[in-house]
Amino acid sequence: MDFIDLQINGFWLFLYLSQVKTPIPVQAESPKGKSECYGVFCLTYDLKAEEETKSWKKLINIAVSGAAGMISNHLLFKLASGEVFGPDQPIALKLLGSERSIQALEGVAMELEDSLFPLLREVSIGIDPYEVFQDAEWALLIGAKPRGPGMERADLLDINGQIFAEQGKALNASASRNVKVMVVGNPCNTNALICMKNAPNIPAKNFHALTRLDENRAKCQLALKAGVFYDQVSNMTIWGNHSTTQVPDFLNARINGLPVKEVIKDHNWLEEEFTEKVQKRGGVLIQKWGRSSAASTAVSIVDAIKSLITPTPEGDWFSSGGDGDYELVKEVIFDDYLLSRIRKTEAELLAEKRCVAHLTGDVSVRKTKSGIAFCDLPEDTMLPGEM
Ligand SMILES: NC(=O)C1=CN([C@@H]2O[C@H](COP(=O)(O)OP(=O)(O)OC[C@H]3O[C@@H](n4cnc5c(N)ncnc54)[C@H](O)[C@@H]3O)[C@@H](O)[C@H]2O)C=CC1
Ligand SMILES: O=C([O-])CC(=O)C(=O)O
Repeated sequence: MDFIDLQINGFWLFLYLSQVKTPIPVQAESPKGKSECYGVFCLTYDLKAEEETKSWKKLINIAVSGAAGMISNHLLFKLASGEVFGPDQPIALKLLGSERSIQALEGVAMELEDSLFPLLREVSIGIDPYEVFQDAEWALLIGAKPRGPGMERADLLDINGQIFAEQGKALNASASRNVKVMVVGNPCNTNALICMKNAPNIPAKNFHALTRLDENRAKCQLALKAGVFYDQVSNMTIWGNHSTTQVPDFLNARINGLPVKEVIKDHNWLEEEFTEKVQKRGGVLIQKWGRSSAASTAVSIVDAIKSLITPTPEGDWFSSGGDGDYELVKEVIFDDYLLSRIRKTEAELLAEKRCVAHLTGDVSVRKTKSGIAFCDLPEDTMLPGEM
């Protein structure tokens, strides 16, 4: 896929769609044959039958969990429009919900039907990850339980950890061997670790935790302070946990190609205000909106996917929480401030890892009588949404 194409995607897509005729269904399969397909998506089409679709790529399967949630409500329509994978990439959406959200999931499928997206060829819905993840080439794992009142963070780690342990096993059993997994549900880093450990047959480098929203938030704050448009900010890294200990790296980031510290002379602002603003952005937004970031999270998932499927602009990089070997950037610099902050967030991640040892198969960690790992989380461990 050509990067330039994606840059002008919105415009090109509009022109392209205006030329596509409604394809002719060649075979209407009974819903029985495809037990989970939804409504109009139970019809199958011959993509090669239409002149306009002859140049299309092979259909790809995209599984999305938490598909009836707020983030998905933005993301699914971006995926189906062609904005993410391109205007010549037909897609099948495999939507995973929880038992409680199955009605809502049908509502989502109905809205997808009514949107008449030419590239959206199949939609199936279900609550069994083993079925929904069948042959998935992408798995966007968004569904998770929010932390309820009075719930300890250790409890959240365990409850959501179990979801991601099961989904890891399901991916291992059913998904494409090269499925790319993006974990969004919080605590996303540790959930990604659990998912990866439960899917030993899928390459570890294919698992990512979404830190792109933090990267975008950091770029925005630097642009605001420097008085430049945010496309002038590059080489932004988020080190560590997607939590209030995360480290937005202003030492290596650049503004107009120059080190941030040469452009923003107020270094105290960088170390204190900027860092805290990014760490707590999610929480401030929840206070204003009464719910957590959904649209901007969906946008950041799109950005993260595009970064994985298109060449990175020369000299730039992006950050993703994962065991990636995509080509790790080598020319990163560290100073005492950055190292001390990274050590703090690293300690938090290691503590979370110990807490979920019963879900990752780590036998070296002390367990309680009930078999749950002994949990010694640092006091200040908080999601960005928690203040
Ligand atoms: N990594 C990041 O940057 C961010 C992560 N998040 C996290 O994303 C997650 C989802 O957020 P929203 O869409 O706003 O939440 P939401 O509550 O609107 O939607 C979550 C959906 O997941 C479903 N669900 C729960 N357990 C499930 C399971 N086992 N399998 C499939 N579906 C399941 C629920 O029924 C619900 O429909 C939360 O954990 C949130 O903390 C939110 C913002 C940013
Ligand atoms: O805590 C949450 O659910 C929201 C979140 O991750 C964020 O806004 O970064």
